[in-house]
Amino acid sequence: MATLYEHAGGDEALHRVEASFYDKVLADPVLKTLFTERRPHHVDHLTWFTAESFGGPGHFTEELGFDHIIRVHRDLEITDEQRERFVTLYMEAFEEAGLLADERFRAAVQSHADFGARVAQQNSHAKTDADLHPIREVPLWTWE
Ligand code: HEM
Repeated sequence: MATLYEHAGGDEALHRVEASFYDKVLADPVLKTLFTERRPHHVDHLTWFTAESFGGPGHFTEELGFDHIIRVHRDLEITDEQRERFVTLYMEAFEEAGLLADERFRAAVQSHADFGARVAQQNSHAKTDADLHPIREVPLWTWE
């Protein structure tokens, strides 16, 4: 069976989805206090993360290391409303790219985003390292 990465259409398709997702995030009133400016590497790094988690190449771990994703979310103090909006926009971007027709793929993307957003939220409130979510490597996601 194809990996989620292959099913999505590889780097090119994921990069397109993440670029449209980031446009939505930057324009969103609930998220604008967190995403205050367009960061040049956001889309590439988010694409690397998603590709790796979906069974594609390991660029995120190789080039940045998992600590990067912990660091970028620390102290953001993400609210439930912001976490939920992030997931809604993430699903919208995949939907608009025509990638959610397959129910099992939809379920996998949804659980990937729900899980990742909860980890980011927990880490965003961590006062000490002991408060961080215990995950320390890019999780390999697969078909539900
Ligand atoms: C599946 C869940 C998530 C993933 C995979 C993810 C991934 C990333 C990555 C890779 C970066 C760094 C980009 C860079 O190096 O330039 C980043 C930054 C950031 N993330 Fe997340 N994130 C997730 C969830 C969230 C959530 C739920 C929020 C808030 C609602 C959030 C807010 C931010 C902010 C504010 C930044 C820094 C600003 C920016 O790069 O534009 N993230 N995230």
